[in-house]
This record gives sequence, structure tokens and C-alpha cells, in this order.
Amino acid sequence: MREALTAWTIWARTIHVRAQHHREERDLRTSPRASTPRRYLMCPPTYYRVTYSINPWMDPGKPVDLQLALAQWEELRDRYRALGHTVDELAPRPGLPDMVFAANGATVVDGRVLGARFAHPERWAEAAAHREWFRAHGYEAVREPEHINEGEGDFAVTATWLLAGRGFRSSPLSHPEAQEFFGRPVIGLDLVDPRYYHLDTALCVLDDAADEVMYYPGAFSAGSRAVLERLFPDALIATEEDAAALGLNAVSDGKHVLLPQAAVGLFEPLRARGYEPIGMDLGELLKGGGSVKCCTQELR
Ligand SMILES: CN(C)C(=N)NCCC[C@H](N)C(=O)O
Repeated sequence: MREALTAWTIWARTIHVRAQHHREERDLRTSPRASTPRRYLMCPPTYYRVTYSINPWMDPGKPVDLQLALAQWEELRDRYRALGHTVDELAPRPGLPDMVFAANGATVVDGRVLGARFAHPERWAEAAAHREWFRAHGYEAVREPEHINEGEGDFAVTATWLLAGRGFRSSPLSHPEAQEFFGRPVIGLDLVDPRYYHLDTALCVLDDAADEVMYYPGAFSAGSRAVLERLFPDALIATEEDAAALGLNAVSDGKHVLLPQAAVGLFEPLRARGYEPIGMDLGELLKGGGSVKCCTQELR
């Protein structure tokens, strides 16, 4: 046990030091950021509606313009493709209006798939649709989880860690389950503001080779804020205003950062760090409580 722990600590340190070197090299080079090709899974909002409310953003009284939602979603998909990324599409299913938020359906790291188990019954059936897609596409390690986890809504992958949100949706018990499955150290983070009910509303990984993130401190408990400061002393800190525009619900390929266009305060700080921010209008999907990242599951 002791030996295993020592090996584990050495491994985590090695990765962390490597990420630090990567950061230092990049700073020395002062060369522009480089994007790496990504593979994403998205689900068109064919059956998207706001007929129930399971987060503070959802108001069934507010009509959704389905045509506009579809156009906004296609714009995001096409932008990824124009940037050279691959986008696979998951077939939407009637009766599952939140399926467009594909990031919540699983977490994929090193080709291993940890399926989701949703907190709310309205979304339960989405989990099986995701698992079926992975099995049909040749993924062999596909786990139906024991504990509630809402996929990449609450898991974020950096070079060294798997950051894991809890407090509103994913169970704290899903953290050791993910650690065991992926063999990566999990850092549990407590979310305390219901507007930021998933980790990906409050934190975004900007550079997954160098442990660089941006986050909104107000979404986290004092202890979790201290953990984030310790792990990410150079993080980009978002204002309350940009967080409230769901600006942290963003996707980075290491160079381009696609984020809600209303998060205007994030554009300059991102440029100053060498990133190329790309504002997207996903206003209709915001009515369901999600934006860029929620619509995008990364297949690592
Ligand atoms: C950025 N977020 C929060 C996501 N990753 N997912 C959006 C899920 C929205 C859905 N109506 C729900 O409340 O589950």
C-alpha cells in the first residue's frame, strides 16, 4: 500500500514537473500558442425544449426558438471543423431535450469511457444513449458508473489531474470511482453557488499540456479556492460578470478558445496570454443552462 502510494506520488510529481517545464519553455519561446487537433462528440438540438427546470437558468415560461438554437449549434460545430477538429454526432432522441448538452454524457480519457449517471430523472436515459454510441464506435473500456456523475460537466482534465466538481450534481463518491478507472489523481472541488452547478460553468482548462486554467473563485468553497490557488497560481481569474455570462463554459484547443461572446471581459486577458478567443452566440442554449462547453464532449 505504502509502495503503491509512493509510486503514485512520484508519478503525479513527474507529470506536474513536466507540465511546469512545458509552461516555462513556452514562456521562453514567446512563440504563439499551438492548437492540437481534437475529436469532439456533439448532439444536435433536434428535440431541445425547456419544459422543466432543473437549474436556475431554466424557465419553462420562456419560449425557445428551435430554429435559432439549431443554427447556433451548427455554427459551433462548423467552427470546430473549420479549425481542423473532428466532430462526431450523436443521434438525438425524442423526449430527451437536454441531450444537446453532450458534455454531460461521459468522460473520455486515453480512450477509456466513464459513462454518466444523471442526478435528475429527466436526464437518466441520456446515459445509455452515450454508452451505446461508444460501444458501437469501437470503444472497449466503457464503464456504467456506480455513482452519480454528470460527465465533463463535473470532470475537467489537465496534464496532471482530473478536477472534479461536487455539491450540486455529481456525487463525491464518483471521485474515487473516476480515480480508480482512469488512474489519474482526482482533485475534489466544492461548488457552492447554484448558478454554477457544474464545474464547467466555473472553470475551464486552457492548456491541457501545461495545467493552465481559468476560473471564477466565487463558485467555490473557501477550501476549494485555496486548493485552486495552490495548484494554479498563474490561473486567469474571471470576474463575476463574465462568469454570469457563462464565459467559463468554454472550449480550448491549446490556442483557440471558443467561449460565449457575451463574456467580453475575458477576451483581452486571453489574448494577453497568447490565446485566440472566438466568441460564439449560443443564446438559445443558455436558456437550458448551458453553452459552448456543455455542447462539446472531448474524446481524448
Ligand atoms: C455547463 N453545464 C452546466 C453543462 N455542462 N451542462 C448543461 C446542462 C443543462 C441541463 N439543462 C441541466 O441542467 O442538466
